[in-house]
Amino acid sequence: MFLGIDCGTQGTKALLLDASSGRVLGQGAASHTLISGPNGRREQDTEQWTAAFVAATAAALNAAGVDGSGVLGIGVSGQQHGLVTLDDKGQVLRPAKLWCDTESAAENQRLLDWLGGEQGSLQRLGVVIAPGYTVSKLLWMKEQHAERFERIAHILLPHDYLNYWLTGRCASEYGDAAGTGYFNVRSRQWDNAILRYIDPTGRLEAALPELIEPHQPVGRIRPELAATLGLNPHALVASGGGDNMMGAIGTGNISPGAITMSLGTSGTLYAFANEARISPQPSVATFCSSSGGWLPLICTMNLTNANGAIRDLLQLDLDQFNALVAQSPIGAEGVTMLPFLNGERVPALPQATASLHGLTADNLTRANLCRAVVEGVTFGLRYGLDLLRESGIRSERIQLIGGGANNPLWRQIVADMMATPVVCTSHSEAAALGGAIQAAWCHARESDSQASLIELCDRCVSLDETTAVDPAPNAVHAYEQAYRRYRDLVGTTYGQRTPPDLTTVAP
Ligand SMILES: Nc1ncnc2c1ncn2[C@@H]1O[C@H](COP(=O)(O)OP(=O)(O)O)[C@@H](O)[C@H]1O
Ligand SMILES: O=C(CO)[C@@H](O)[C@H](O)COP(=O)(O)O
Repeated sequence: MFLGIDCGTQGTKALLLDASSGRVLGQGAASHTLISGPNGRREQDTEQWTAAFVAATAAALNAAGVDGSGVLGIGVSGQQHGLVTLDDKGQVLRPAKLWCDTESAAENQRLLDWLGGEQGSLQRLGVVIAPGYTVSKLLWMKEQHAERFERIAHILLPHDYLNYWLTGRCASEYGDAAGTGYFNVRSRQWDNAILRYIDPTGRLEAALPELIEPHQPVGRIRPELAATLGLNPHALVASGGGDNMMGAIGTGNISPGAITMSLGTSGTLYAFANEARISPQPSVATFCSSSGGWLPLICTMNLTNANGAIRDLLQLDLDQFNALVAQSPIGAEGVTMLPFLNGERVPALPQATASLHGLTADNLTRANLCRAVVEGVTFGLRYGLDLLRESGIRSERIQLIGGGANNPLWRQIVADMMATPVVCTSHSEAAALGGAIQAAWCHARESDSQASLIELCDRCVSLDETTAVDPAPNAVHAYEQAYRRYRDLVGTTYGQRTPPDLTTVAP
């Protein structure tokens, strides 16, 4: 039995997997809250993650009706890019600054200028550093919290921090490291020069965790924590990874050909690659996968959070919101929302604010507002899909995961808007499942078993064909019109380069 944990933005999910049958035995969840502040600040207390880890694990064990003594391994997936800093006693120095924090956008621009702009960043690191990546948070912390910055002894990502909490060891693997902005995705090594630019003393590079392979364990669970969690004190802790890398494993996206789309707090789209073929598109991040390859990815910063903002404004629960979306026709009777409440990464508009367009006395209805936000956030993913397709990535079907994948109407919207068939995997909590599968892989290698990651994915991941939807030609056409409106508005409102019109390119 293996435990997969996914520490997402809105909550932690836990899943127990019987890796010999591929059966999920039980799941649990516990929520997190955000610390929001001026200028795009989005932070979280790390205690929330550990408390949610404990609660979600207890709920999963309870749902499975088992005790945890049979858990042989744990794999932790975490929201990418967040900065966790520890002092030399292992104490957290300040709240974690998250992937969706745009407060350090100006610092990111300064670092990008130092790298020689987008081209310089691509050449040096293999990715264009974006607001939200870890590196600019370090420069921000140096300037805003100098005293705490001086005390940094360890720099960790969210899942690295949870692995440290579990084992006492600081380590990182390539997939999550690829999103830091101080890592070279081609050579899979830390890039110390950019850290020296931030702090010439060399303290930052000394604070980096050791890099390990995705199949290597970080260690074993600390005995006192095993007792608290009710888990086997000999359980291995696998390398874990960023939530998208773990989502790739949990959807079996470990060889070229598939595209996974996640409808979580963020929207992401990614496809496995055997080689580091760096896309010339600055918004396509050629991250490493946590299965030995690479994972070209696009990420939008506004997705279910933007839906949630409109829901809260209109005081609706999720079912009422979804019912109103269904009442409004495609195109929301001309209402378009550019939903950039958090600024945005794709399209690259870190400082943008959200806006509503096309309102008239006739179309200003609750239903149209609900439809407009869902369409607006999904258009961002369409924009990203065009960028991935332009980079040569093709897929005949999109595998949909994340909380939003539970919604049949949204599944149809995705299929129609992307003009591509959509299917969910059997477990929408694919990142937690990926963590459990990776733990089984790690355990198999440690115990000299021959089980490969491919075999494990074949056994544990399946498509839920009852969720499969094909694009409907009339709807595809109607969304195409609405998408053109969105693209034009992005261009006119923000002066943004829009991606080439790829409507004639086959999926
Ligand atoms: N049926 C549904 N329709 C629309 N949104 C949904 C549905 N079920 C869950 N969600 C949304 O999914 C989000 C949580 O997704 P999740 O992938 O767990 O996010 P994260 O990993 O970022 O914490 C919540 O905002 C929730 O409202
Ligand atoms: O920044 C990215 C990807 O680059 C995000 O995808 C985060 O990894 C957060 O994920 P969720 O909380 O939405 O799962």
